[in-house]
Amino acid sequence: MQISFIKCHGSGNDFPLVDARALTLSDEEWANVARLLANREGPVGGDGLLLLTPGDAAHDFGMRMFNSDGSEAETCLNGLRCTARLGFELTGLNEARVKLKTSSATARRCEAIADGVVTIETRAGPASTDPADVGVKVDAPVVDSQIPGLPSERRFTGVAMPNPHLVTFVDAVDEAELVALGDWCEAGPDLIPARANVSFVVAEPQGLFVRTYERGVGLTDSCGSAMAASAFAAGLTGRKEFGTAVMIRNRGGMVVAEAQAPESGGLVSIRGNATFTYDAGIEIDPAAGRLGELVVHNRRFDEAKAWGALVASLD
Ligand SMILES: N[C@@H](CCC[C@H](N)C(=O)O)C(=O)O
Repeated sequence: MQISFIKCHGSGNDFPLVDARALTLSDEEWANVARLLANREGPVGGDGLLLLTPGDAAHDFGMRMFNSDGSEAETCLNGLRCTARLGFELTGLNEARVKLKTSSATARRCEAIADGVVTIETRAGPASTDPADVGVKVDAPVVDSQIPGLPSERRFTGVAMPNPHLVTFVDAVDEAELVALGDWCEAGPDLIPARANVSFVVAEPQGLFVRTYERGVGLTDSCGSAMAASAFAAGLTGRKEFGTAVMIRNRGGMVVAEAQAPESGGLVSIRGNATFTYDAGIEIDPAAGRLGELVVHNRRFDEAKAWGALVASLD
């Protein structure tokens, strides 16, 4: 079959994005499409696959997200900005209620974070520390505490956005340590059978720096739900104030996040880019695991340039 897609990124977290509202592939076929298109050795590459899906009585449209290993995630907040942008362009809406795998979120167009950078604000949650939601086999919420059985002596906060996150605050990010712990979680140990996204976070005077090992992906330049979970964890542990905008930097760029306290609803909003880099088509045989030649119809140089200027200004 021929698949048309937009290559996009939210804060450097990159994906092929498909308007799947009229496509009827099985879950297994979509998982194969994700593995093929997101393969970094292939012609497209990405951290996963995003699908714009139909809405229902309560939602304007929906989003599904498959990691590059083919597993489907509950949400993807960098991806949500890109998917919402496509939804807005195709429906004429400027704000929407979006159906996710197990929850809902809202999205709206908003003022640009920098010249020429298409910017979307999403609001998701409520963030939860309930171990049953986070998927960690412990008796009580993990908030700034060690997790018995985890091969790390660091203090973690477990947050579901609703996808599972383990967040720890560090003085400096040790990538080798992050990867070793992320790999351990990827094995689906008894402690965390559904695995987890793991983030090492540096609290800086002007905001947070977040480095994430994503479930189903590995080390990524940026993870939106990890930034949301980190903003929430920073509020819970008194490192940042709830209800205040916090700039979050990552390897791919930045977003602005604002987390509500649990007693105020526990929602987390993120304002950031939804950048489209090119529009393309490719012949794909999901069952045979075969990709044809990539045909790029349109490169969005202006958007790439605007984003590049923002990233350069962060140095
Ligand atoms: N990059 C995403 C999160 C993608 C899903 C995650 N790897 C999971 O399996 O939970 C984001 O921006 O939130």
